[in-house]
Amino acid sequence: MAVSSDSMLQKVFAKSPTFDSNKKVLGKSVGISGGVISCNERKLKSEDKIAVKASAEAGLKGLKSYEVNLDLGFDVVAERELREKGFLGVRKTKLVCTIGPACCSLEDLERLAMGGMNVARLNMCHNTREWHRDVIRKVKKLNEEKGFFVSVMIDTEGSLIHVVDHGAPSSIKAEEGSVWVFTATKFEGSRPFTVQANYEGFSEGIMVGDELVIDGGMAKFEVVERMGNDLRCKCTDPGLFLPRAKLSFWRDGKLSYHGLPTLSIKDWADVDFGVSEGVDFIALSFVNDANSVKNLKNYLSAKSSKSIRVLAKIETLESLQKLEEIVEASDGIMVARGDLGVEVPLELIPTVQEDVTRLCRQLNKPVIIASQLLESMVECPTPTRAEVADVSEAVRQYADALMLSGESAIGLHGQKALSVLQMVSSRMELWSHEENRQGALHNSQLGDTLSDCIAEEICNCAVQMANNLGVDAIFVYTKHGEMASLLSRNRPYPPIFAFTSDNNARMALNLQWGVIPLLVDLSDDMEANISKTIDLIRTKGMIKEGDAVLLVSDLTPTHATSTTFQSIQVKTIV
Ligand SMILES: Nc1ncnc2c1ncn2[C@@H]1O[C@H](COP(=O)(O)OP(=O)(O)OP(=O)(O)O)[C@@H](O)[C@H]1O
Ligand SMILES: CC(=O)C(=O)O
Repeated sequence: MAVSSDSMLQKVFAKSPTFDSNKKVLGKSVGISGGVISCNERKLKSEDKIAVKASAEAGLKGLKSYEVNLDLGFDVVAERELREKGFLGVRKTKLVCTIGPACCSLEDLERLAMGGMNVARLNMCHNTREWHRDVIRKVKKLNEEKGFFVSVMIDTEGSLIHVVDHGAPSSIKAEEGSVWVFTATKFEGSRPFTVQANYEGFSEGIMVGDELVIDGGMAKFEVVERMGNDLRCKCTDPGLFLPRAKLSFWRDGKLSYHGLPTLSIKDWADVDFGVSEGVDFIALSFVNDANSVKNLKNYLSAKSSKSIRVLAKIETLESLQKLEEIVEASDGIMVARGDLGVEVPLELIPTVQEDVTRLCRQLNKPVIIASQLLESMVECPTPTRAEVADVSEAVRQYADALMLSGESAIGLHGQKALSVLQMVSSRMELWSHEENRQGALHNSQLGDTLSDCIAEEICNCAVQMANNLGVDAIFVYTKHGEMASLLSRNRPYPPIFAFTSDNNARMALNLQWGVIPLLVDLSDDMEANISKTIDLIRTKGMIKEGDAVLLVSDLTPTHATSTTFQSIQVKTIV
């Protein structure tokens, strides 16, 4: 498959069969023109009102005009995409890039931002805090000076047993039958057939006959002798030792646990570093229960005035056993397929991914699918067909975000890999729309209180209404992002413009499917908010006469009761 530009993408779209006449919007067929999905007729009539308070107003004529600051938090990339592809063609799936030596210059980061990177991920396993600080500051500089809107995530190293030295500067082959010593004793330089592990207690409880697995199966050894805390092991399945390869021990088909804490002393120091640098997300590695997530969240709320979102990484068997409580406690989830594959048989990974993704949508938490999406592109300029199928599957499952790892961090073709993710996700989203798959999504009731349930039902109805009416966009006015998130949970056809005065909410919404977050100074006066934001979008040339917009809000004016503004409105622009 060739990696193609946006214009190529348009050609691919243009070749797509137009929608069949079963797919109607307001009784009119929907078609594709020039890569953009469009409605043949979009005038809403007052009789199209739906049960909830819906007002298909004559337009915005007569409303006061407000001074609009055009620089108010409109991401230049979302803006460009909207102009090129129109409302319904805009990509909904968010993209995360791991930043490493191959893409850490200001120019590289700018190219990734231009290419659609929504979140920059920094893996604290690698490199120094100074290096990470420099990258974070460059991302923020680009946001401020060039109008990008890229959130920053740090990913903790987590407590795990890994190789510190294996006798070679890079990878080394373990031959069948070769005997190696595994030790935690620190020594200078390298010793042949000796592997130095990072954790002193790595051999605790390990017995002769146990199996030692490298990186989830890259190579396997049998423990043949204990020598104090060191282990002598014979290679039973030859393979490669990569730098920092992970070690796991198995007995009778079960993994041996070492009871390591989720956050090590170094991780806590990295968390403090993240707080001081004002990161938006912390991805927590090797989460095994909800308590580790809650502890970190409590720590962050005491330590930081900014609300930093905690994403739990699902990468252990234990985390799968306690999945629901972990998802509930977290602000989002990463399906870390790399390490998950160390503990879970590989053939289970696809179904585990789908289950986790579905549960996250049910519980209204964003989910990132990570690792090896386009692994071959670390070296090759084009992906394999299987990789494209894997990416498509994650988009078909409605994951909120896709993540590049080595492809961007150390790969030769990071930007091309990002454009493949862009292209494949846009194509798959279009297919889902053509197949009318959103209609098949069912969400269970989430809210505990009546007011939560009302907000949820309003969002469910609003999305159904937006899809049925074929409106061009959904506008949501939101304090902390909750209502935007509830709308996103329903995976609507039109994009969700989420207007908020809270910059933290805006940065967090960057990870949510289909949401274009915007920072706007909102007031108590809803009509003023509506007028101001429509003016903003119209001045940017993104909305025009005849376009229809559906509006919902979770803002509560001080003089109103909490339900006063729980309504759905539809406006046509005149
Ligand atoms: N900041 C960095 N500095 C140097 N190399 C990096 C950096 N970040 C990533 N890399 C390289 O890119 C590769 C992929 O990175 P990534 O963090 O996605 O995977 P990983 O090291 O396997 O860890 P994890 O399992 O937490 O994802 C790493 O193996 C490492 O070689
Ligand atoms: C991303 C990550 O940590 C993993 O896949 O293991």
